[in-house]
Amino acid sequence: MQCSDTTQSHKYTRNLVDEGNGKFNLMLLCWGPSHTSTIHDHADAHCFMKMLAGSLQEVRFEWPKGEEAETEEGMVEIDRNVLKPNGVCYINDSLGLHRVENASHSEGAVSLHLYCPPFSACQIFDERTGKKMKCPVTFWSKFGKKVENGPPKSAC
Ligand SMILES: N[C@@H](CS(=O)O)C(=O)O
Ligand SMILES: [Fe+2]
Repeated sequence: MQCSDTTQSHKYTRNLVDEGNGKFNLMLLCWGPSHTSTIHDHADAHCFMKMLAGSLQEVRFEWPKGEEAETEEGMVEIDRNVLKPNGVCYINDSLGLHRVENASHSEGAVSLHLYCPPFSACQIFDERTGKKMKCPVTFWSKFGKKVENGPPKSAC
């Protein structure tokens, strides 16, 4: 498992819209067909999400048990929700972990995310083993301008 790969063609983009004077991050996530996030936490932040276009599936998981947290059984799924346009969703670390998927092979999707407080790294988890890794989260664009020279897309 690694934070990012070199092509990242399977990854959604994170586009920062507002920094809320340092109190929150508001961003648009753009998902291509079949794009999916890796199972991740939300760095002790509140995460509010609203679908603006297309449809996404959210799959929730329990935190892996124990300090080492490597299991032979793999991570335990606890819930599954389909988000349609205007649908909303909330998660924080006490509610578990999640992965978000664009199940469509032909349609893109756009979701609006509010994170409070803002965070610049989160943990990602291997579904088979529960092994976790801290990864930076990055932006494809900020305030309508593409971020140059940075990693092209997010890790999570
Ligand atoms: N929390 C993820 C998006 S999602 O899959 O919920 C992120 O900020 O990149
Ligand atoms: Fe998330």
